[in-house]
Amino acid sequence: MAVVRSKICGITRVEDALAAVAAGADAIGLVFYAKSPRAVSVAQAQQIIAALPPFVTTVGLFVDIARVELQQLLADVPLDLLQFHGDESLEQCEGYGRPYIKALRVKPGDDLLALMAEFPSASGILLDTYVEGVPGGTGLAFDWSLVPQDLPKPVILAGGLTPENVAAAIAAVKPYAVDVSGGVEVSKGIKDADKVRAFIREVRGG
Ligand SMILES: O=C(O)c1ccccc1N[C@@H]1O[C@H](COP(=O)(O)O)[C@@H](O)[C@H]1O
Repeated sequence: MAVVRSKICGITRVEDALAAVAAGADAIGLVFYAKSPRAVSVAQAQQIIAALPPFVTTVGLFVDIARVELQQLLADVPLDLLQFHGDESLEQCEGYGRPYIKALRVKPGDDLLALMAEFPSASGILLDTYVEGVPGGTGLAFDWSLVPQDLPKPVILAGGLTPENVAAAIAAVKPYAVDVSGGVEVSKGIKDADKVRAFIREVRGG
C-alpha cells in the first residue's frame, strides 16, 4: 500500500503544530488570508516555524494575495511551499521562484485533467470542494468519484476530511497526500490533538 502523506492546515498555535508533528504530520499549513478565522500574523508564523523540528514542510496558504505583500512575507517567514488557493494564474503562481501547489475547487462537470494542465510547474494539485463565494476551508467534502484515476501530478485531497471519512477518501481517490483543517478542530483555528492523532492513524491504515 502506498504511503499517503498528511498536512494539517490552519495551524495558529505552537502547541497545535507540535502535536501535529508528534502525531506524524508531514506538513503544517499556515493561512495568510485575512478573511479566514485561521489567519496568522507574520509574528505568529515565525514563532510556530521556529518551534518545529527538522523535516516538517511548512506551507503558506494564500488567496489572491497582492504580489508586494507576498514578496515581503517570503522575506520574513521561512516557508517551504506556497499553496495558492484563489484564482491565481500560472504566471502569478510561478512569479516567486518557489515550489508551489495550486488548489482547484471541484464541482460536477469540471475537466480536472484540463484544469491541472494549466499549472504544469506545480509540485502538486490540491483538490478542495467548490462552494460559491468561499475560497476554501468550508468543511465540506465533494464527490470523490469526480476525480479521475492516474492523474499526472501528485494530488493532495482536501475538503471536509475527518478521522471518520479519510480512509474511504483515500480508497476512492488514491491521493499522494491528504489535507485537513476543520475536521480536526475544536473550534476554528484551534486543533484537537486527539482528532489529529485519529486522523493520521486512519491515513496510515488504522
Ligand atoms: O482554512 C481556511 O480558512 C481556508 C481559507 C481560504 C482558503 C482555504 C482555506 N483552507 C484550506 O481548505 C482546505 C479544506 O478545509 P477543510 O478541511 O474542509 O476545513 C484545507 O485543507 C485548507 O488547505
